[in-house]
Amino acid sequence: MASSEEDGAGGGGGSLEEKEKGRKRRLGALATAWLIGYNIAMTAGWLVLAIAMARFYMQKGTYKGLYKTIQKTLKFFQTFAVLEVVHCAVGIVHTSVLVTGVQVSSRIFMVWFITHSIKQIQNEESVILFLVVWTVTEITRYSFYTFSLLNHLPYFIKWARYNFFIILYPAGVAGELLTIYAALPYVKKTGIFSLRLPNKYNVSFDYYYFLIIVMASYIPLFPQLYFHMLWQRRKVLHGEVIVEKDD
Ligand SMILES: CCCCCCCCCCCCC/C=C/C(=O)SCCNC(=O)CCNC(=O)[C@H](O)C(C)(C)COP(=O)(O)OP(=O)(O)OC[C@H]1O[C@@H](n2cnc3c(N)ncnc32)[C@H](O)[C@@H]1OP(=O)(O)O
Repeated sequence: MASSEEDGAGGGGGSLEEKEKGRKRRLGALATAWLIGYNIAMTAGWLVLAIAMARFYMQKGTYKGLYKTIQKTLKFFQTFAVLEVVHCAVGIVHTSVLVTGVQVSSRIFMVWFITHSIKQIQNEESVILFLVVWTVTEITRYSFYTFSLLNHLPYFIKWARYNFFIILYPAGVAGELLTIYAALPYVKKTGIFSLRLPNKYNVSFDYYYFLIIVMASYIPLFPQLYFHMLWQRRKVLHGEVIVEKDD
């Protein structure tokens, strides 16, 4: 998270070192303000999504048609999460670009290249599964960041952030994998996003096999994300490995 570099010497001295410290402090305050705004917006977005899903289900008594109703909000807020990779890359959030990149890109891929593009699968139970899981996860995660930045973090949010994922992560992955699996026959039938030979570029691409590779890539990648979160959990909830923190 962005720090405010509060250890600077006071006074209005004009040495280069002091000016640099002042610059860093201003940047820290600006980054913190941006992150608070970003996290509040994301918490609100996912809360809107949760309310829309609950209302739909209570009014219609079915999940069929739910995706169509909430898709715009989902696409907007999940795509906006690309900024998380930018936050890591520019260093205002001290976390791995790679871990965040894998997490965000797999979500964007699910939203745009699977659920949005292959309409026939939008009413699958697995879509509802990952939608519910993502929504609970993100409300907890973004409210955790917001309250942390405001230095008023209720313990139950901290607890939820570092415990819910134990069940939600595998459940979300199951929802995603089952959704891709359900898409396979349609991808094969329609040839969507595939490039067949002959063509003027002399290149062929088969989206069907690409999806199989994506599904297989969960096997090495998911355990790494899961263990990363278990590691974070030990650090935050049990105070372990704090000495390894950078700075
Ligand atoms: C082209 C196709 C590609 C396809 C690729 C396919 C392969 C995919 C395989 C894997 C698939 C995964 C699918 C995912 C499914 C789901 O999401 S299911 C739902 C359940 N999900 C979760 O529970 C997600 C949990 N995972 C995470 O939260 C991520 O790993 C994370 C988003 C990358 C977060 O990790 P990390 O940032 O390291 O953890 P934190 O402890 O929360 O934060 C560390 C520090 O960073 C600060 N920070 C981070 N973000 C912010 C922010 N927005 N604002 C402010 N601060 C932030 C945080 O406060 C910590 O700071 P310190 O306290 O100073 O340490």
